[in-house]
Amino acid sequence: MRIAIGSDHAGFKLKARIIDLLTTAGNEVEDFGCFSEESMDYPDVAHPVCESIEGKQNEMGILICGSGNGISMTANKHQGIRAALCWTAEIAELARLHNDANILSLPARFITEEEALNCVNTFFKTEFEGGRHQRRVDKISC
Ligand SMILES: O=C(CO)[C@H](O)[C@H](O)[C@H](O)COP(=O)(O)O
Repeated sequence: MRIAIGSDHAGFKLKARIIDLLTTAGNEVEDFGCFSEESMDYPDVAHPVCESIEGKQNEMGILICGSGNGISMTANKHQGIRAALCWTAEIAELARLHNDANILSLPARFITEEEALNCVNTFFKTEFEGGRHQRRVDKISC
């Protein structure tokens, strides 16, 4: 799978760990930054990640900031994006099954590395269920 990834300074270290996991598993990962722990603004990476998914250069994405909220709020401004803030594998599974999320958002300062990696593994192996959930997803856009 082609996966876009981005974080702010709070998620920089976790992003590196996730890139390792995903590339080892055979995915193509495009890293949109940030590239150090120097303080930066999460919208500056969130928008390019979302644009690459809307433009079909990448299929899905991961965004990481301290709480996961700023980066999710930014991503969900994009019409073609459904970003889900997840902190357990079960929530990540539901984000795919019920919401057809195409971006996994992670709260780097409030999740262990182990749980974050569980979220990533679960998110990318779970398919959207469709059915009644498709009807609801279709009603999200305004
Ligand atoms: O935007 C956020 C909150 O929704 C993220 O958690 C940021 O990572 C956080 O605000 C960064 O805070 P800092 O004090 O500038 O490191």
